[in-house]
Amino acid sequence: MNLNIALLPGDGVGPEVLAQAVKCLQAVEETFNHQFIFREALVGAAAIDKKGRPLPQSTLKLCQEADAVLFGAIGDPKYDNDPEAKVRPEQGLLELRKSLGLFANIRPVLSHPSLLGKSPLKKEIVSGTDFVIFRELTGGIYFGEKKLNEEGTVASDLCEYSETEISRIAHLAFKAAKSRKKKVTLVDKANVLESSRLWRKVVTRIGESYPEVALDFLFVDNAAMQLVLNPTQFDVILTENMFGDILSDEGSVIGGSIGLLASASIGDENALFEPIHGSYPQAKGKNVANPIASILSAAMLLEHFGLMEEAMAIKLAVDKSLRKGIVTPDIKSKSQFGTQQVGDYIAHSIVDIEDNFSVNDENIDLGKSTII
Ligand SMILES: NC(=O)c1ccc[n+]([C@@H]2O[C@H](COP(=O)([O-])OP(=O)(O)OC[C@H]3O[C@@H](n4cnc5c(N)ncnc54)[C@H](O)[C@@H]3O)[C@@H](O)[C@H]2O)c1
Ligand SMILES: CC(C)[C@H](C(=O)O)[C@@H](O)C(=O)O
Ligand SMILES: [Mg+2]
Repeated sequence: MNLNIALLPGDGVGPEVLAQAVKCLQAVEETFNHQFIFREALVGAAAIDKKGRPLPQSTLKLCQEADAVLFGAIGDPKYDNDPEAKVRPEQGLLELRKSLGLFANIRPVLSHPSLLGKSPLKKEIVSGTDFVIFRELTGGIYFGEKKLNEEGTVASDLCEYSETEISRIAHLAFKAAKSRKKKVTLVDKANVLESSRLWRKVVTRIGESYPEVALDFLFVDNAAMQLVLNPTQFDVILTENMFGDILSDEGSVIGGSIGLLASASIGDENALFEPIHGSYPQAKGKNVANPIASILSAAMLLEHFGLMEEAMAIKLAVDKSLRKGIVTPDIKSKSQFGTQQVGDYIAHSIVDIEDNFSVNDENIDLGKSTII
């Protein structure tokens, strides 16, 4: 298959982790005889520094013309620590999501068998966790009207949702549940928020056309607790933009590190793949950031194009690195392996495909499908 992939390394550890994902895609290209063309562009603080804007027009154009986008991370402390900043790296990512129509952000959460002891949660609690968060990505409080009065003393952000915005992601969530454990949990705050009551109404109605899928509801405060008390109860969590952002970082604790969690952002015409973590500025240039979230995002990219065997080769190679302890310090504190060494090991394991498939003979659970 020929694929044009736009690469947006961004800031902090973004370029380092993205480089490992590219290595893995190149290993897939070589092993399975595909042709991937990579083109790179600026985004975030790096783009503000060079072009004065977090999403230059040339970057957006490259993404619109590509088959898919692979995103690193954005964000820089110089903006985080300046509430008066007129322009912010994060605007680049938000504008990109909106412009590409990426309304569904799919974030799988898995407790890997060889990492059970890594979570601060008890093994008995996290063992067998395999759920996926369907986070609405282009609506809600992130995109509602923002106001600050002239004195700078009162501010507001509007949380607005339309039926259309809710129903298009709800359909994706129900379809995913059909090929998984057949359960959708809508997380909202319908006891307080009008927008959440609309979510409940629309999702309940849509649920009726998926009779094989059970639908239940949780208030977000309770969901935050249930996630760490009893994560195996979940299959597909469907939720709005901000709740999904918060719950997915919380969910990463189950797996052992946020450096493991990948995501796919899907729209009707475009798709972008990115780790859920940020630019982790403290680690920039230190070769310590975990590249696995970025590498697994590349696997999700391949799945998106139906390259299931290729995606499986990446997942098996990741699995092998975890089992053999070829991991970054977030997984094993005294590890002598860095971002690049882990990336090299995984990429080499992909090429060494026979070896990978023998690992699979041991019946490792690599998670249920997130493909819709
Ligand atoms: N999608 C994105 O690009 C994205 C996501 C979240 C935050 N951000 C931005 O990133 C900057 C830093 O934000 P933050 O510190 O709140 O979140 P962060 O995700 O960058 O880091 C939080 C903590 O998670 C851990 N971590 C993150 N990535 C890791 C990795 N690859 N390997 C190992 N450990 C990792 C580290 O302990 C780190 O201190 C901010 O500017 C923020 O706006 C961007
Ligand atoms: C950087 C920020 C805009 C972004 C979000 O809140 O969506 C990030 O936290 C994420 O999870 O992708
Ligand atoms: Mg986030």
